Amino acid sequence: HENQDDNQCEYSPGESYEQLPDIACLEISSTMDCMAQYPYEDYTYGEFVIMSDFVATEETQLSLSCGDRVVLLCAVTSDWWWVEHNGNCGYVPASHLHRVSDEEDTEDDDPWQDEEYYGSYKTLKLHLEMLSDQPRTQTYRNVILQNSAALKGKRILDLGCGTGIISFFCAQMAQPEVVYAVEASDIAEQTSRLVKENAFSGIIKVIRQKAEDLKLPSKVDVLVSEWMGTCLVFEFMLESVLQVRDLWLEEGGIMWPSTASIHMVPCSAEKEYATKVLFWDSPYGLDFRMLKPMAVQEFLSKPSPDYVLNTDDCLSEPCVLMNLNMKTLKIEELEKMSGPFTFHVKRDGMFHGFTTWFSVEFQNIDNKEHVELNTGPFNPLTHWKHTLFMLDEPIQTHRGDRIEGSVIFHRNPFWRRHLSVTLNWSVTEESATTAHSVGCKVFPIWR
Ligand SMILES: NC(=[NH2+])NCCC[C@H]1O[C@@H](n2cnc3c(N)ncnc32)[C@H](O)[C@@H]1O
Repeated sequence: HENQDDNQCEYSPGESYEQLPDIACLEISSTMDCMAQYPYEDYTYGEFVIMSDFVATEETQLSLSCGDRVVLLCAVTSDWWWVEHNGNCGYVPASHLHRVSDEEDTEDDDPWQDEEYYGSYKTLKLHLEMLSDQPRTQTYRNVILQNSAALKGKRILDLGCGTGIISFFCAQMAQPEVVYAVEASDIAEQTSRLVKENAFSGIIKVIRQKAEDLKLPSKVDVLVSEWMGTCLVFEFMLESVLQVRDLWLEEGGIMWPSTASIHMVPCSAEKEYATKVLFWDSPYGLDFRMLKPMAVQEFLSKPSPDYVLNTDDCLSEPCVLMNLNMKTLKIEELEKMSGPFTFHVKRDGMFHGFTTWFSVEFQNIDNKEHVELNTGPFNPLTHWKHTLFMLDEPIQTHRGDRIEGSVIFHRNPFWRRHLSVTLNWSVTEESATTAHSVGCKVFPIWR
């Protein structure tokens, strides 16, 4: 593997590659010899899953795709392991492998992390946060109120009802035939008690079940849900909503929310950058600048989901990156969603990054004025706050500059509630024809 430096392979583990033995002739049956020969004692051998694509750069390596399952034959070194996949053997980087634990379906290899996910909703913490969010909860209340006449005699499905607040609004302010309040977490036990306590047993049917497994006596006329997460789609509860739409919503039925949009704006974030990165210039008069790259890696690799953007920090008007129509959106479209952007800088300022937020609209059944919930900086703050994506290096920008590029949401092919956000940007001065800054950065949310 000569001139290693020139064609630096995709993956450069701690130990260089050429020392690795070529055990391509190794038959799977002689794994025991291998274990005897290279006893990497820390590892029990077994099934592993590939966490991110690996492209082989050597004939004794094995190209694999995220989600592929392999058998570990020999942990030759701490960096390179000899594995078998569909009858082929080869080296893959150990860091790409995640052990599949033997006890069935434990949370650390469940792509949906159901145990952790539904576990987080069985206590009141998150439900208190959501119910305390006035703009969020009042919006759903207004939607029910404004459509109360049209809801008379209707069958409503509240997907992921939590404490049942939306179902209570329906029973309290309208006369639906039935409201199916579906909730998979343990909180459903309390929801059933609340329904009895508030004398709505005749209308609200609490069903403690994952919506995907739902069996209803008939289709429904309205599918209402509060499924939105960080960057709108994180948690991907939206997949459940679309599955239930396709299975249980009447043709011409109502989806609430009806549409969803993702918004973005370039912004300054002086304080954020100063406290996390510039801090290391001279804490207590000492020169800690060598730690700045570590700080950028540690604090700026992921977005900040609880950022509150001050409108004064906007460098331009915001734009809408993506519009999703809940009646037509297909589940497979969630794998990769992208939107271009062009911002015209309206004042001189430091460009530290981008802030995103979402809005959802609720169509009026009688085609009157729709209702909107906008979680952006020009609207009342919600528990979602805003999401800040910081560049490694801020860029000085001036009035008249153009910031162009695109955002790509890639759903994680293995951890199905997670995604990565790829930001491509260029900054071009008003009079120039070529950009003076160009960049690209990938942010995991959260794996
Ligand atoms: N806006 C959000 N990010 N989360 C708020 C709604 C989430 C609520 O829906 C429940 N939930 C989520 N997915 C499902 C599902 N597929 N089936 C049933 N309940 C669900 C979950 O247990 C929680 O109580």
